[in-house]
Amino acid sequence: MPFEFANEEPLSRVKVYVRLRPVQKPSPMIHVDDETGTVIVDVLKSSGGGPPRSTIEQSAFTVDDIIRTTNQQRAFEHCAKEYTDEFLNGYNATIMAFGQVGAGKTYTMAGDTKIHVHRGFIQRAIGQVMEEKRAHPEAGIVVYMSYLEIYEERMYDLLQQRSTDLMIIEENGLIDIRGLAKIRVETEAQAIKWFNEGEKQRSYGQHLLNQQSSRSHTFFTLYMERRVGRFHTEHDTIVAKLTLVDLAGAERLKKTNVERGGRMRKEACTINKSISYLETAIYALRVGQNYVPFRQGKASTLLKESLGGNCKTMIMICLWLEDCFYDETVNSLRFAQKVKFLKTYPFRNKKLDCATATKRRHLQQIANLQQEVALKDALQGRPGLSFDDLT
Ligand SMILES: Nc1ncnc2c1ncn2[C@@H]1O[C@H](COP(=O)(O)OP(=O)(O)OP(=O)(O)O)[C@@H](O)[C@H]1O
Repeated sequence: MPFEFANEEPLSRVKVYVRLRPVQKPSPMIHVDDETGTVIVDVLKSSGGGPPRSTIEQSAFTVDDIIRTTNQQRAFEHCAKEYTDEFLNGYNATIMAFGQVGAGKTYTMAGDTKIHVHRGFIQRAIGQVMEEKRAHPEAGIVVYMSYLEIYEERMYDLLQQRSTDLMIIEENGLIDIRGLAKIRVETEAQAIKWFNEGEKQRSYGQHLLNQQSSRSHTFFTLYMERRVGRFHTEHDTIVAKLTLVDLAGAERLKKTNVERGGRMRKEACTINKSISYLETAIYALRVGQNYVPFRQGKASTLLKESLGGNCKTMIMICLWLEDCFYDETVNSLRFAQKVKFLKTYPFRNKKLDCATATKRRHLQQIANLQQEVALKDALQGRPGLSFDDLT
């Protein structure tokens, strides 16, 4: 569906929250300051020369806020509701969970599908959107949903019984998935039923750190179209999508103790590789490289818009502060530190007439070609060409 990008919108910063899984024995080397939203980590440094000695230095990681509550409604209202509001207002939004295995990503996004009070951000976002649809019949809100899994770098449609050939396509600069079912939903109950069916199809495994460990990345997306303004012409229609992402956790093979040569070890290696592709892309964005290697992995390709394009994005970093996970905690905090400086360019998406849509498409094609030239220059070690602004 062609739509317009209004260009007076300001930049938006990716917001980063930390959520702490309740722990028995928190690490004495990690200190949490709720007031300032800072996690301080003691780092042992050996000093050179003379008899071996170690000193303790501290690294501080500040995020937008730290969430300790196990109460899902409070966590949703504090961190995710505003992104669902933005979506209903015509902005693309992404809510994403990141962290080591067992840290609470799936608990945050999907929660416990059998216990109503423990339902996650996905079901709560569905509830909020469907309530808006019910409360504003004059807006003619139309909602679709899709549920995608990336397992071993292959994509599966969780809303269809049999797997189909899904393919990532880029059209008008926008990433989409050919073959992915988008199901129209009329009520909250209907949407939750579809979601629960999709959950049953997900790939889970059991290892030392998690009885029910997700072995894949999942992307749950709501699509909305609604009329705004007094006169309901096509120009008054806004469209947006809200994506809730549950990334599989990077894992240390020694700690999960998965069998050498077994299926779970292979899954873990693929997950670790895809997380490292994502980190590489984030690094390139952060330092402003001309070419950002999103396309190395499926998850990073699909997150292109969320991390640097037309989207308002929030990332929940889930931490498990047990002493034995010190290294994993520091890695997750380093990730938080990188993403919190990312900028996105969100626009309120309006449906367009045909001529404007064609002009936009051509401009986008030029921008894509310029990117390809930049990539070729980078690969051949030539200084980059510069281009005038597109008009
Ligand atoms: N904030 C929390 N409050 C209460 N329980 C939690 C919280 N976070 C995690 N848990 C519990 O910890 C366990 C592991 O959580 P979860 O499966 O969500 O981890 P994960 O990060 O998705 O792990 P994986 O990457 O292995 O899938 C679950 O039993 C979950 O209920």
